[in-house]
Formats: sequence, structure tokens, C-alpha cells
Amino acid sequence: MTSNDYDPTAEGAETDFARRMSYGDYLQLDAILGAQHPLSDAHDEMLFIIQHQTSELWMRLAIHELSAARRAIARDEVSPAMKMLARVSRIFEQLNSAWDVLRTMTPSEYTHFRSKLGQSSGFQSGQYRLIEYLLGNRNHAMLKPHAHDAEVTRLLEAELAAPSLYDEVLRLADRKGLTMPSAVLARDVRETHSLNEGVLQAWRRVYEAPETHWMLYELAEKLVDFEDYFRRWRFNHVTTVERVIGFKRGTGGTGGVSYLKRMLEVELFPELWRVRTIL
Ligand code: HEM
Ligand SMILES: N[C@@H](CC(=O)c1ccccc1NC=O)C(=O)O
Repeated sequence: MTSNDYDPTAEGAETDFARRMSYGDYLQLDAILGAQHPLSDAHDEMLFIIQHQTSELWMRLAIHELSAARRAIARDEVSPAMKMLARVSRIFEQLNSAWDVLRTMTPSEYTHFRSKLGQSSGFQSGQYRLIEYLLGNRNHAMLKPHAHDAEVTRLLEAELAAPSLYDEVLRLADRKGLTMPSAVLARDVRETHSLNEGVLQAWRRVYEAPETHWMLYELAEKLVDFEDYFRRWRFNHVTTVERVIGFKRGTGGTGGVSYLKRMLEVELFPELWRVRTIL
């Protein structure tokens, strides 16, 4: 050490963590950084693992925020809900940028370890399915790959029994005087909502006079903003998949790109997109 080097102890920084909680203790880094176990010698498998693990961590935060936003909306606490929804959009922006790292992996590099993945696939991501269910895209057949995991199945079933984020927004809009169709308010929330003419006309009133419905207008635009980022995530995924495996079948057993392209057609908040056409 030269005399110019900074010594943290000189100004009292604590350096003895034998009996104190440290950075790594608080963040449980032993668990997180001890969870990368490539199954091959391929250099790029580490990238693949970390890409998915970080995605799952961000999804964990997205679920935390989306669930809290839904609870807040049910209690008429719209401002905190909007802050959380804005954060979820930023999380998806982060996930979208992350594809640029994965895209550095070429098809030849991927083939070095693809066979080691067996029949595992992102299709079996419980957190991803929970996000879809929370947002209202409720395909019950997607419970099947989780049948082996009682805890994930319990969480997904509980999610199907609860109103989706959009259901809560429609209920809020009704409480605030927009009069949503009673059939929609009393609908079976286990099923996916599809475009409803009465809901469309209710949103039309908001979009035709934003100044008189400012809060609902802002909330609706937060949802559109989020779905915009979510669509980009789906698009980045399918494009990366085509770039890396072309039109091969997926390890999860779907047609691969054909399945993912079909998913690009999902509309989470259909009336909020359709309202643009009738303004
Ligand atoms: C080289 C990289 C990747 C390839 C080749 C790939 C390939 C695929 C394929 C073919 C499917 C369709 C299901 C199947 O039959 O397997 C799928 C689904 C899925 N993948 Fe990926 N994937 C990649 C990266 C990622 C990443 C980084 C994530 C982030 C968590 C991810 C998450 C998912 C999810 C959530 C699904 C289900 C989508 C849905 O049901 O709509 N994938 N992937
Ligand atoms: N479905 C991919 C495999 C795959 O991407 C994957 C495998 C294990 C864990 C996560 C994965 N990522 C997304 O589907 C494939 O067919 O090559």
C-alpha cells in the first residue's frame, strides 16, 4: 500500500463482519451466486443461465408491483398504483434491453449445449404464467406444465380465482361513474376477458374528454404503456428465437416460432387499443 492509497479504516469504515451482517449476508449472495451450474463445457451456457435467472428476478419484482397495484386500485388508491405500474413498465424496458446481451449468442454456440436442456423451456416458468394470469390472459391449459409443483399450482389457481388487474380497473371506473356493463363486472374472472362493446363506449367517454376524467385517463394510458412494453418483450423473444434456432420445434414441445408468433396476437386490455379507432 502506498501512502496515497485510501484506507477506509482511517475514517472509521467498519471492516470486521465476523459478527455483523454484511452486504453479502443481507443480499444472500451465497445462495444467488452459488446457483449457476452449467451442464456443459460450452462457454455461452453461463450467459444463458444468468440471462434467465436475472429475468426471473425482475419478474419477481414485477409480480410484487403488479399485485400491489391491483390491491391499491381495489382500495381507490390510484396514485400509488400508477407509480407502481410506471415501475413495471421500466422493468420490462430493462428486460427488453437484456435481449441485446443474449443476441450475442450465435446459433452454433447455442447448439453446443441445447441438448443438455432436455425438455425444459421458458414455457414452464411459473412466474411468467403468474404475470399473464395477473394481467388477465388466463389460459387454463397452461397450468399443465406446473402440475408437478404443488406450490406453483396453488399460486396459479389462486391467481385464476382473483379478479385480474384490468378487472379491478373496470370496477374502479364503474365506481367513479363510468357505468361499466354489469355482465362484465359480474363476469367469471377465471376466464380471459374479451372485447366488450359497453366497456369500449365507457373508455370512449374518457378519451373524448380527458380533462373531465383525468385520473382514469392517466391510469388507462399507464396500462397501454405497460402493454406496449410487454408486446415488445414478446417480439424480442420470438425474434431472438428465430435468430438462434430458426423454425426448429421448442424443447418445451411447441412449434417454437409458430407458437410464439401466435402469442403476439394476445391483447391484454382490448378496449384500450380499440378506442383509438373510434375517436
Ligand atoms: C436463445 C434463447 C431462447 C430460445 C431459443 C427460446 C426458445 C423458446 C421457445 C421455442 C419457446 C416455446 C416453448 C417451447 O416449445 O419450448 C419459448 C417459450 C418461452 N420462453 Fe424462451 N427462449 C429463449 C430465451 C428466453 C429467455 C431469456 C426467457 C426469459 C425468461 C424466455 C422465456 C420464455 C417464456 C416465458 C416462454 C413461454 C412463452 C409463452 O407461453 O407465451 N425465453 N422459448
Ligand atoms: N425452448 C428453448 C430452450 C430454452 O430456451 C430454455 C430452456 C431451459 C430454460 C429456459 C429456456 N428459455 C426459454 O424458453 C429451445 O427450444 O431451444
